[in-house]
Amino acid sequence: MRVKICGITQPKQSVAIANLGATALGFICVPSSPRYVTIEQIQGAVGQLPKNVDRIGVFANSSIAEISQTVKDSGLTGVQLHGDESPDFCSLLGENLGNIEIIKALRVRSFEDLNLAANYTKYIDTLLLDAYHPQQLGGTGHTLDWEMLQNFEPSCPWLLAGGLTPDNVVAAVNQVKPDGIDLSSGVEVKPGDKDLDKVALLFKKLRG
Ligand SMILES: O=C(O)c1ccccc1N[C@@H]1O[C@H](COP(=O)(O)O)[C@@H](O)[C@H]1O
Repeated sequence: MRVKICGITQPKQSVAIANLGATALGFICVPSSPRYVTIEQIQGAVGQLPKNVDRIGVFANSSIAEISQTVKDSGLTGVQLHGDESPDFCSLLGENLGNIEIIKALRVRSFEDLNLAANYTKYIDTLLLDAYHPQQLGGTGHTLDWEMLQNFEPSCPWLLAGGLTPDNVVAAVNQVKPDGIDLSSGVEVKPGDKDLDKVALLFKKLRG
C-alpha cells in the first residue's frame, strides 16, 4: 500500500521516514501553513532520498506558473492540489507539467462533495480525500466520515487522509480499503516536526 507522510520540514527526518517505509513524502507549499517550506528547504530534504520515494509538493489555489516553477526548481515528482482547483485547472496543469503526478484533494463533508470526484478523475493521476474544516485547508487532524466511503470506487487510485494516526490506521484501511494513505499531524510532535517513534509504530501496525 502507498503510504505518504506529509508536512516534512527537516532533511534528516525525510531520510529517516523513507527508511522506515514511506513511499511518498509531502512538502507543504502553502504559505499560511505552520508546515510551510521554501524551495531551498525542499531541495535540502529531497537531496538524500532514495529515487523510488515520491516527492509531492502540496499547493492550495496557487497559479500554474507558481506550481510549475516550484516543481522545476525543487525536483518534485508530484503535486497535490488541496484548494478549490477546478477540473479544468487540473487538466491545464497536467498539460504544463507533463510527466508529474497530479493528486487532487477533495475535502469531504457530504455525498455532494464526494460526487465531485467523478469530474476530476480523467484529468488527474490520483485522488485524495481529506476531512473538511471550515477554517483550515489541511493538516487538521480531523477524520472524515468513513461510513460514507463504503462504496467509493473512483476510476483512478485514491488516498485516504484526515486524522489518521498509528491508533486508527488499521481500522481505517480495513473499513475503507483505499489504495493508499496520507498522514501528517497524527505522526507529529508539533507542526512540521515528525515523531519518528510514531512513524515507526505506524509501519509496525500496518505490517502487522
Ligand atoms: O498540513 C498542512 O499544514 C496542510 C496545509 C494546507 C493544505 C494541506 C495540508 N496538509 C494535508 O492535510 C491532509 C491531512 O492532514 P492530517 O493527517 O489530518 O493532519 C494531508 O493530506 C496533508 O497533505
